[in-house]
Amino acid sequence: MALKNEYLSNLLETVKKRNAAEPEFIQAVTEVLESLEPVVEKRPDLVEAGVFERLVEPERQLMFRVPWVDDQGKVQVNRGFRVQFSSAIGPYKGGIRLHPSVYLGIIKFLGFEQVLKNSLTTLPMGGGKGGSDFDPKGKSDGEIMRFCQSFMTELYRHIGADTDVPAGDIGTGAREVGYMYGQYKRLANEFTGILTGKGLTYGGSLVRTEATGYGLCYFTDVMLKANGKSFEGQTVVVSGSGNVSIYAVEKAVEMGAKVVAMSDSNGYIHDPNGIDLACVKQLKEVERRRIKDYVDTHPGATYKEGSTGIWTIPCDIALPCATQNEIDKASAEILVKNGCYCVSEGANMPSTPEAIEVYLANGVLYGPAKAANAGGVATSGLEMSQNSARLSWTFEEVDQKLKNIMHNIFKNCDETAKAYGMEGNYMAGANIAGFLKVAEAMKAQGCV
Ligand SMILES: NC(=O)C1=CN([C@@H]2O[C@H](COP(=O)(O)OP(=O)(O)OC[C@H]3O[C@@H](n4cnc5c(N)ncnc54)[C@H](O)[C@@H]3O)[C@@H](O)[C@H]2O)C=CC1
Ligand SMILES: O=C(O)CCC(=O)C(=O)O
Repeated sequence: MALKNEYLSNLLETVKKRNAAEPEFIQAVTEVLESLEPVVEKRPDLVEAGVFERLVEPERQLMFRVPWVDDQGKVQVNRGFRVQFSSAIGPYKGGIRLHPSVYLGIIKFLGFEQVLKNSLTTLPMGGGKGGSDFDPKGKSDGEIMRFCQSFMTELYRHIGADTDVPAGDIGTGAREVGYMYGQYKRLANEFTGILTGKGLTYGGSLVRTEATGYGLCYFTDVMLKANGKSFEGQTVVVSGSGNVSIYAVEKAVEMGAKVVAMSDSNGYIHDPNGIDLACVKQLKEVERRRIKDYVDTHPGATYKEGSTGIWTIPCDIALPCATQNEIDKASAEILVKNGCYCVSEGANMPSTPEAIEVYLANGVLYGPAKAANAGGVATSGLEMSQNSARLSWTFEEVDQKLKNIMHNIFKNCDETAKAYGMEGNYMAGANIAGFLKVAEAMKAQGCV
C-alpha cells in the first residue's frame, strides 16, 4: 500500500534514506505511517509540532564493545546495543535480545514498536530496546555469566529505575537477567528496580514469566468473542518454544483449545493428539534441548526440519510467537486456504506486510503484535510499581491486572479503528491509539 499523503510520503522517503541498511526498521515505520494517514488529516497541530519527524528518530542510540573470555581462555568480542527511543511518557522500557542476527536495525525496529506498545498498556513507560549479536546457544553457564557481566559493565551507566529499565527478550531469560542484575548491583552499589523479569527472591513479580503468553491469549480471547468466536474446541498452531510460546500454549489449552504444533529455529513438531506441554517445558526450560527430541517420547508426533513449514499444518487459530517475518505471503495464503480465521501475534512483527495484506483481504481476525503481546511489558510495568512501593502482589492480583490491561487494549484498538472508519482493523487501531498518547505528550513537552 503506497502512502497517499504527501507529507507522510516525504517523511518515509527521508526515513528510508537515513536508515537504508535497516530493512526491519523501515518495515516497522512504514506500517505505522500508513496507519497514521487519517491522523495527519485530522491533527494538523501534531504536524506543526513536528511530532511525526521526531517519532521516527530515536532519542539516543548506544553501541559498545562487549569483551568476554570463553571456557578455552580465549577473548571474544561482541557488539552491544541500547536504543533509547522515546521517553515522552515514561522511562525507556524494553527488553534485551541476545541472538546472532542482532544489529542496529533489529534493535531500532523493536524499540520503535515498543514506544507504541508501551503507550497502549496505559502505564507510564517510554520505549527502548537493547541487545547483542552474542549467541547464547551452546554456551556454558560460566560463559553466559561472563558475557552478561561484561554487557552490564557498559550498560549500567546508561540505565536506572527512573531512566531506562531493560528486561528479557529472545535469548535473555531469568538466568541472564539474574547475572545482569548482580553485576549492576555490584557496580552501582544500590538495590533498585533497574531490570524487570527478575527472580522472585530479589524483586521480581509473580506472573512476569507467564505474562506475554497469557496476555496474548487474554487479548485473543476478547478479540474472538467480539467476533462471535472463542478458543473452545479450536485447533491452534503456536510457533517457537520459548518463553512466549510456552505460556501461550498453557493459557490457550486452559481456554479450551487444542494446540497441535510448536517449533524452534531448526524445525517443528506436529502432535495431532495435542502438545504435551510438560515435556516441552522440561526440554526447553530445564534441559535447553532442541524441539526435535520431543518425538523420542511421543511416537504419535512427527518432526520436520525448517521452521516455516509449521504454517502448512491446518489450524483455526495461529499464534506466531518466535521471531520477526516468520509468516510471509505464501505462508499466510496457506493458512487461509486451510481455514485459519485468526492470527494473533506473540512475537514482534512476525508477519511480513504482504502477509498482513492477505489477512485483511480475507477477513482474518488479526491481532497485531504491539497490542497482542503487550502483556509482557505491562507486567514489567507492574513489577516496577511493586519495586517502587517495596511490595509484592499475589499471583491472582497481578493476573487480574494483566487481564484488565489486555481487555482495555483490545477495547482501545477496536474503538479507535471504528472512530477512524476502519472497523475491525485492529492494526490501524493499535497504531493510532498508541501514537496519540505519545504524540500528545510530545506536543505538551515542546521541541525536545
Ligand atoms: N519475552 C517477552 O516478554 C516478550 C517477547 N516478545 C517477542 O516474542 C518473541 C519470542 O521471544 P521469547 O519467547 O521471549 O524468546 P525465547 O528466547 O524464550 O524464545 C524464542 C523462541 O523462538 C525460536 N526461534 C527463534 N528463531 C526462530 C525461527 N527463525 N523460527 C522458529 N523459531 C525460532 C527459538 O528456538 C525459541 O524457541 C520475540 O519476537 C520477542 O521479541 C514480545 C513481547 C514480550
Ligand atoms: O518487559 C519488558 O520490558 C520488555 C518486553 C519486550 O521486550 C517486548 O515487549 O517486546
